[in-house]
Amino acid sequence: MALEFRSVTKEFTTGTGQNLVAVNDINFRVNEGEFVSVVGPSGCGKSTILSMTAGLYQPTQGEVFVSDDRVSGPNAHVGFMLQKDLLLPWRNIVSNVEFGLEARGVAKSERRDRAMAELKRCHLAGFENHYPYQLSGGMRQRAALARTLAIKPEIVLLDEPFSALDAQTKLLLQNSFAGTIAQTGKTTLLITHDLAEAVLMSDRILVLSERPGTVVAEIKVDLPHREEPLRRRVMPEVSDYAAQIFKHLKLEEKAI
Ligand SMILES: Nc1ncnc2c1ncn2[C@@H]1O[C@H](COP(=O)(O)OP(=O)(O)OP(=O)(O)O)[C@@H](O)[C@H]1O
Repeated sequence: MALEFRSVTKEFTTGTGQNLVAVNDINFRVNEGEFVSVVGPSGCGKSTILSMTAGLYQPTQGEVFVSDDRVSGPNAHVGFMLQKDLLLPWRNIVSNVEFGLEARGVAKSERRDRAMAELKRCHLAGFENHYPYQLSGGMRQRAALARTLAIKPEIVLLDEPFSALDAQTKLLLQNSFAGTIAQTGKTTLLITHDLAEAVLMSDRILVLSERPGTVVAEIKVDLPHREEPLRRRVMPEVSDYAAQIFKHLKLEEKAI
């Protein structure tokens, strides 16, 4: 077992001093090497779930376990990647990838070797001396993935990494990320608003309710080629899975 949420509730105190329950009684497990997506309405607590996995927030009730250890603060098990790449503009790509390793005190020569290996895996060999502004949006996200993988996390957390990209770049990048993640065998949790993306990339999908978010459905995606979403994309079952999620989100009821 790589990740487990046991009866997790998270309450925030808002600016006006009121309590806001972001997620309520969340229970799920993610197995080692599994790719799980989390979908749900805006504000239902998806990012809060990632933040609690990374140890940035503590649950108000319940417990989070990563690799059988209870999460009590930021830890080295988890690598986090956001919608915005957050590459440092004054550093070239290879030293951006090395950044997390510097913070962990990895020796200089090993840092460089690990960064170069991850850049190669993310199809960025030859771009190590470029600066972020010289790369396309998709390439920057691949560099950010390389940086996340360089710290050798046991779990990779992806918070809408494709949502700011145009449709074609998105498809290509989903394919590239899926291939890289399959190659590394990393356990992955992806947050997305894109139902098709969840079906194309995942082994399993957790559907959350409106806030306070709780798991209303777990859908196992029984399709081959998780490592190559472009191949899954043409399978007729994809739209059936998307329709199933759509139903759990009760989107028809909200349509006006
Ligand atoms: N640090 C915080 N303090 C107070 N409230 C917060 C804090 N972080 C999140 N919230 C609130 O908790 C709820 C869940 O937020 P969260 O960002 O996890 O949702 P989300 O599902 O990721 O949203 P979206 O899909 O819009 O990105 C929201 O109502 C948000 O305003």
